[in-house]
Amino acid sequence: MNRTQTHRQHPSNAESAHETMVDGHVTITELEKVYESGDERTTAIEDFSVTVPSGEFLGVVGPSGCGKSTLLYLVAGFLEQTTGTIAVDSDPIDGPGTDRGVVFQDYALFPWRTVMGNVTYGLEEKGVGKEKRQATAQRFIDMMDLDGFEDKYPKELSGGMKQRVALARTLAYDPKILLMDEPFGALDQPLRESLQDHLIDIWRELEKTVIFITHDVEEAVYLSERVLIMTRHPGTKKTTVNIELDRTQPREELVLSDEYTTTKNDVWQSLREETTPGGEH
Ligand SMILES: Nc1ncnc2c1ncn2[C@@H]1O[C@H](COP(=O)(O)OP(=O)(O)OP(=O)(O)O)[C@@H](O)[C@H]1O
Repeated sequence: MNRTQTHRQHPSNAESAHETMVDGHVTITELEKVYESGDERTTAIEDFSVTVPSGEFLGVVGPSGCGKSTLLYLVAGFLEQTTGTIAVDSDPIDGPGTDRGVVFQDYALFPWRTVMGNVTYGLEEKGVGKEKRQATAQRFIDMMDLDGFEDKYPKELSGGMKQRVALARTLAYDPKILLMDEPFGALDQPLRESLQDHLIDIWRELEKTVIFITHDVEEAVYLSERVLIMTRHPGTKKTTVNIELDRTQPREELVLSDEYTTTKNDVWQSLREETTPGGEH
């Protein structure tokens, strides 16, 4: 990994780049999800619409229980919506697919498989031959600084390493869209920052569309080109904030810049209105 490449082009350039890309465009229209169990009905998401252009890094924040994970699982195809549509490149989704890759907070690795075995898993499912599988997996193992650990089992790895294996496993089968549910939530701050920078490098290099759920406003502002703020339960889109930071600066300078502080405060303020009793809704 080249730590000097952790800063992206300016968002205005990035946006025009998105317009020229075709793959990985997500359109969510009037989405509603009602959980039903016996006589109980819980509306988790209502009247939710957003378009995520190809290659965009969209952060999603919202109060606890507002439906962030539900939203991600709907886009992943793990859950079925009650009404509304979710389309990838204009095709409505119909269950999970290899065009979308999900990374969870708890890694979700197969404990009985080695690092190599975990990373080749999706390629096996796709029917890729052994030689190609190994070569592709090795590329992502190297990209994640995991070379030398190919034969280790998950229980032999640290939390940060497990999360890097999970990312390598997802990237190896080349989804257009990365769906990330608090992927760094269980890690300590230095590791979290290191993986954030790593993720930015990968996003730049592989040009994926990313939908990244987090509780952490600073993480959302640091990583994203745009942050979507959800209302309190039942969740809908409250607003989106474009993040326009000078990404050529190193992290230490960027996080002290006026633009970063102001943007972070704007997102905080909007979120606080959703978490404060009697706040605007
Ligand atoms: N399987 C389920 N059955 C019934 N209700 C559910 C189910 N899963 C989630 N909910 C409800 O849907 C709402 C949204 O939950 P969800 O987990 O998506 O929120 P979240 O924003 O991800 O929460 P958190 O930030 O605390 O993780 C909550 O009211 C929750 O209780």
